[in-house]
Amino acid sequence: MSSNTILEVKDLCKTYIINKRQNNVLRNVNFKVSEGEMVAVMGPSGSGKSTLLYTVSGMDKMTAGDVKFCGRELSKLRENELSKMRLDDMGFIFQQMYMMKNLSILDNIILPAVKSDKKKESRRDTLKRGQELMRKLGIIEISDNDINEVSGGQLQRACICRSMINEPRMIFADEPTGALNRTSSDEVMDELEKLNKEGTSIMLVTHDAKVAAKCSRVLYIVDGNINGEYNIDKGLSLRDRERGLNNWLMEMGW
Ligand SMILES: Nc1ncnc2c1ncn2[C@@H]1O[C@H](COP(=O)(O)OP(=O)(O)OP(=O)(O)O)[C@@H](O)[C@H]1O
Repeated sequence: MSSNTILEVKDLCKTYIINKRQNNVLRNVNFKVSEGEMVAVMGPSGSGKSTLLYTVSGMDKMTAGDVKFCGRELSKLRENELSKMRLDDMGFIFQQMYMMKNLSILDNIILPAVKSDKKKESRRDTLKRGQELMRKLGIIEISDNDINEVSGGQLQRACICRSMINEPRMIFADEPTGALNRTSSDEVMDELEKLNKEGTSIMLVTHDAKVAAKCSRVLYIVDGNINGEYNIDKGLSLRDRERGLNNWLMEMGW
């Protein structure tokens, strides 16, 4: 494994069995993500994008294959080691936002830090870091709100703050802009791009070519296999990146 590979996936398979019927959702998936990359996963509905994200991030068990994150093979980790890795080194932005209803937005954001012993700090310092992140994402005014007292875009930005609180090496995001209008979507992507520029690796699932055009590479998955990948030339204008990506997606049968 080269020194700058953060995620290495080899022959990954995931099979669900429902009513004794096998559904081979991921079939021998192979790819690598280098440290500092921002990779989009695209493909038709039901092709296995979310399953891929869940499996490589250790949220869901693989059926076969190897997944190495930061040089450690997930299948060899004990449950508590895997939980610690997820808490300390990975950030998650998932569609079902898993925010706690009885906590304020700020308390939700700092929850992963409260659970982790990565940073030895006082609750006051944790709160301060949470507030700094909220300020950075432009949502400090909703610190004390309940999760049902904010807009979709604000909630999504709160999720980004929460995914960042333990300063993870990589963020996994499932349709981070899926429920947002174009303006909020652009704002959320701006924030993810900023985090990526600061060094956080990102892997996100999206149906939106405008979102994917802001990444460095796109993996295209069909029927549980990666059918192709497209490197995005960051030297081009966003418009030209989108145009190039759309042409490629059409070739892939998008
Ligand atoms: N927990 C589960 N149990 C059983 N089958 C599942 C489970 N999760 C996903 N599947 C099946 O796996 C297949 C791939 O689903 P997945 O959600 O990964 O696709 P997707 O590409 O993310 O789709 P979409 O773009 O519609 O979100 C589908 O056939 C789905 O029914």
